Amino acid sequence: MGGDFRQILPVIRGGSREDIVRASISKSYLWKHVRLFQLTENMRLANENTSPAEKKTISEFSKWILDLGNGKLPAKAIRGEDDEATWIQIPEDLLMTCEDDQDPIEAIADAIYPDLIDNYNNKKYLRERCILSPKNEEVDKINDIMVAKIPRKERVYYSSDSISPLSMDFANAEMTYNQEYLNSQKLSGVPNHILRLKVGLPVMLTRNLNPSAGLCNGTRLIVTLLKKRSIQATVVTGTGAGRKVSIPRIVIQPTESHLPFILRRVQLPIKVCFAMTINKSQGQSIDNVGIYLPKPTFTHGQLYVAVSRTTSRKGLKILLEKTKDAVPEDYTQNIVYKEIFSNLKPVSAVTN
Ligand SMILES: Nc1ncnc2c1ncn2[C@@H]1O[C@H](COP(=O)(O)OP(=O)(O)OP(=O)(O)O)[C@@H](O)[C@H]1O
Repeated sequence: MGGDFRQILPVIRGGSREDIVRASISKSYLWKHVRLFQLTENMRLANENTSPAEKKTISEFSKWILDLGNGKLPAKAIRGEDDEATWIQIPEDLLMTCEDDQDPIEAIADAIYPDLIDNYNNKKYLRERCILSPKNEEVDKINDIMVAKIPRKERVYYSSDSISPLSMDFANAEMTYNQEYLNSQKLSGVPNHILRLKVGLPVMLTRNLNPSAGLCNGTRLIVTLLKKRSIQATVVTGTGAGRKVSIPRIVIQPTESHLPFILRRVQLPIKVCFAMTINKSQGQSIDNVGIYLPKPTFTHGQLYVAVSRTTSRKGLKILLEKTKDAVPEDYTQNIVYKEIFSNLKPVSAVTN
């Protein structure tokens, strides 16, 4: 097993801090049988051809990221929040500013995707950058704005939605919920009813389609051809990088939802990924990361996951929006459930 308890813990719908911590593997009765080894070097930031000055910058940045993840950076408690001190100051060079008359989304889009019109055909350019934000709502907004900037013909893919016959009280549910209601559902892990695509867009798979061919949940691709019921794309991350693949529409059912029936959606298992949620970015390495925080992150490890996606300090830009008057402009919340670290004693240190 490999893992990092500074990262986002299991997601428990409506769960409290205790529920989330209790659901973690280190709280299992099996944990006492696990021998823990620790990796000591941040390989994502490592670079062979570095000068001593650059090495120093890397090691300081690496320490800042670890201290942030461990909840060890100096933090302030802000009145009105809980007793814990969770607000931290973001170093000036990592902060992005936005003029009063500028739309913050446009500002971060321009900073992370400079000269988009000259570069949207360039796979390397697209692979190397991404905007991260805590919630799907902002992520969808950013992606819509970015897609609109690409001067290519759009093709719209509508999902075909129905109620699974395996639903409890199926007959009743079929009578109660109409097609429009089914189409309007936005569920975690399920693509939306309407998917607007263009050739050249960066997209991410949201399902494990064929892991041995490198087509996993989270794999990023560039769309190369839009067919009536499927698309063709080139893989740009992971073990399948460079491959040309065909992505069909598949049946997707949410593993968990608030609905009183099981939704059955037939749609392409992809999402446009100029921007993605911080949770979805867990596991990705990205050279130019823009973190858009219209509100602070809200759960353990979210800020750490976001800042640790980057491969260099200069590739990280954070845009904060002022949420409360009591909060200085360069502060944001870093939530760390420190109790998660309580039983993590390594047997020895090894290098990666
Ligand atoms: N032994 C190694 N030598 C050199 N580079 C490595 C080594 N291991 C990993 N890397 C590089 O470090 C980066 C991060 O690796 P990887 O994604 O496997 O780490 P991870 O622990 O899964 O990260 P995270 O959990 O934070 O997403 C990648 O760019 C990878 O190529």
